[in-house]
Amino acid sequence: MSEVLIKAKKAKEISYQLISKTTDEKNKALFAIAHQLLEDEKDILAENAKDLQLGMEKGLDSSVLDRIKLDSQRLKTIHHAVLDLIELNDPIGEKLDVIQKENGLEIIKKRVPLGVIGIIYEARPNVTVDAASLTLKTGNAVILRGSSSAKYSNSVLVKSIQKALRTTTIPPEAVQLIEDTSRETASELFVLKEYLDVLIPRGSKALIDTVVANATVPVLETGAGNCHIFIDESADLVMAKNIVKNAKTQRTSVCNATESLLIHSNWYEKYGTQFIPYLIGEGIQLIVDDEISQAFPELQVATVEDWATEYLAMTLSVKLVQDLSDSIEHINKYGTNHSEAIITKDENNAQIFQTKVDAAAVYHNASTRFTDGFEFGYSAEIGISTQKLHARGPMGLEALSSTKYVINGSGQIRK
Ligand SMILES: NC(=O)C1=CN([C@@H]2O[C@H](COP(=O)(O)OP(=O)(O)OC[C@H]3O[C@@H](n4cnc5c(N)ncnc54)[C@H](OP(=O)(O)O)[C@@H]3O)[C@@H](O)[C@H]2O)C=CC1
Ligand SMILES: N[C@@H](CCC(=O)OP(=O)(O)O)C(=O)O
Repeated sequence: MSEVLIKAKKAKEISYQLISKTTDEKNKALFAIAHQLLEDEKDILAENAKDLQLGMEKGLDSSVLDRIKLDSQRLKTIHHAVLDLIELNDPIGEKLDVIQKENGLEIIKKRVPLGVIGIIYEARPNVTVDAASLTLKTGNAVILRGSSSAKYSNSVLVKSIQKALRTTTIPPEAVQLIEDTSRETASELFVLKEYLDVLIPRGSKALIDTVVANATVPVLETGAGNCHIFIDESADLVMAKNIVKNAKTQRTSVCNATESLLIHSNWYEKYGTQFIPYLIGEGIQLIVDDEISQAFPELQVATVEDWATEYLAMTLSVKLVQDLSDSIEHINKYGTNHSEAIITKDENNAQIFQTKVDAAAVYHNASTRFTDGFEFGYSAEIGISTQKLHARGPMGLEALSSTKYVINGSGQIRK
């Protein structure tokens, strides 16, 4: 039997035990995990250094290495994220509806765990702990299949988590890692319908497309982020500078970073000659449309492909649009339904933009970088859903639950 099958079977078995764990038991487990991670800091950082070394040897990009990197401070942030989860309400068992029928039947709609969750995710060790702690708090068992580029970090983190769980009433196999990081193990998860209740692919468009095309397990899609900012005619110059700088440069490798800028042509006429040099001065490589290129011939000219590209780097495509509806049309054509923003003083335009743009998060006068579980108050996220069913946007505790009807009678029969 393969590693994936053995672990998936075990997870299914454990998931039936987790259903009835109390909030107190789950919170004690989270507390134990948070402290064990700090106790194991030396081992964790040593294993993380191996991933970084291998990453450097493989020539991984500096933004990818930065994603993989752990240090004392980052480990403390992870520790605090786990502790924060303790403070959040446990959604499991929550009564969402109570219907009292005339015949005396009481119909209760309750939140329940999903069961076994599989997650295939990028080279980011904090996701290992986020996914483990969110699924644990919601009474789910989890099968983690992280990136080969973070295998040593993920392995030591899961060992630490399981060590902590051994001191609690939660079985350590509630959190299991697939140690074999070959593509075959990911593909094996796609079709384990018998044991997995949900599969969450977290990564590039190529990964999501492969999973959607091949999975028989129900999929909760996350997705790439070709995020836009539209600077409307009435936008404040200082605000536009601050938001675009933050959304593009604060962390370039993340899915909620802005990749494409649309500027109202009237605003550009007024501010273009100072705004474009400002962005260049911030170290951003601009790829611009024909009109901007006439004024700034030193800049690279955009092709249609650029409008659809998620650079994940200090690169930004820039295009002039005639009006609000032009911007909405462009975003709905080239965007990835992740995070989109408008900068405007016109409330009516903001409302039209927020209604018509088809994305998980649509901002007015704020940076796209806020699409994040912690920023939304969920403590962490298991991914950012760009689909519409079950969950959309940063997926926190509620997104990891389903519902069930519990019906109490006293001998009623249907007439
Ligand atoms: N919406 C969201 O919540 C998030 C979206 N993203 C998006 O992810 C992308 C960046 O992450 P990146 O690491 O490049 O993502 P990848 O899709 O390359 O990798 C993600 C994971 O999937 C595995 N994988 C990739 N392709 C396949 C395949 N064909 N079959 C099986 N497994 C596969 C990888 O394994 P291995 O690495 O070992 O090859 C890794 O574990 C960006 O587009 C970003 O926007 C990232 C995080 C969150
Ligand atoms: N939660 C993140 C965004 C999602 C994410 O994990 O993105 P990525 O760095 O592409 O793996 C953040 O803004 O901090």
